[in-house]
Amino acid sequence: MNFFDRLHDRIVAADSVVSVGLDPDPARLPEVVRDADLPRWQFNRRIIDATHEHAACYKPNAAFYEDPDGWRALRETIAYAHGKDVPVLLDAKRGDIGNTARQYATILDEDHGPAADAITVNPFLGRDSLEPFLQHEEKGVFVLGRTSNPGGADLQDLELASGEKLYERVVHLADLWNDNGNVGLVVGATAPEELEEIRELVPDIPFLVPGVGAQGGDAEAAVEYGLADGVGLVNSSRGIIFAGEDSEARGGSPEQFFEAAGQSAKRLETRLNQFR
Ligand SMILES: O=c1ccn([C@@H]2O[C@H](COP(=O)(O)O)[C@@H](O)[C@H]2O)c(=O)[nH]1
Repeated sequence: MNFFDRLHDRIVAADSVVSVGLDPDPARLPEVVRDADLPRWQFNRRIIDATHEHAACYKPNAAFYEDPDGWRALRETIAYAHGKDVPVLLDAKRGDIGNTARQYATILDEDHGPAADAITVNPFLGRDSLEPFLQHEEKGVFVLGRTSNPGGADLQDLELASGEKLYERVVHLADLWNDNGNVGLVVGATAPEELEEIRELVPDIPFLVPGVGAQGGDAEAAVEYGLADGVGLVNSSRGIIFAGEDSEARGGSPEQFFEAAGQSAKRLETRLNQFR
């Protein structure tokens, strides 16, 4: 089954377009998991327990797992999320020359354990660098379009000789690369005007919209323009998973830490659903 069909089913089942970002910064993990075997996995397990009813998807960022224990934690996390019927989008922003890209894309294969259902990729090296990902027909491939960071404009807003902006060209190419119907776009909620414009350019491609929550992006625009036929994802990472930090600082219990994550996910779900 195609990733976007599966995502559609999950969005309907959970009545949510919330992507919960699993970015377990070791410096911010609560005391209760710090001395555990695989702290990041123990943290994610509790976050998933607290948030899965509100999650259309989990989005671990590979940056938080790129060491031997991290990869184990990631595999455990993917399996656990799947056990709750929630798909997993690995935010890895991959993109390299052909033979290297083919190796990177093996992360989507199930040969060595549970694998993510979708991945983010960087289009800077062009089509051949993304081909090995696109060929995984059943997996979602989210191409960076217009990112949410302040420096996103440095290159992405550059005007080409054709008069197009670079991000517009990327969006056009992503549409061309969508032979298997498995391409999505990453468009930040901090760039609401670009979100609206990109939606006009590609009415049928679902977006992953990061940047609400800690980055202060526009939640209404994220929903209004992020969804294609009701399918798309609005991500918050730190705003959900570390929502319990204040309670921990005030001496709250571990249960309260994770309850706060559940409440934060629910609040975001409710807010986004107002605009769906
Ligand atoms: O344009 C982009 C692309 C990816 N991200 C990633 O999303 C999360 C956002 O985390 P918050 O804590 O909700 O700010 C993180 O993994 C980023 O690397 C993005 O923010 N913007």
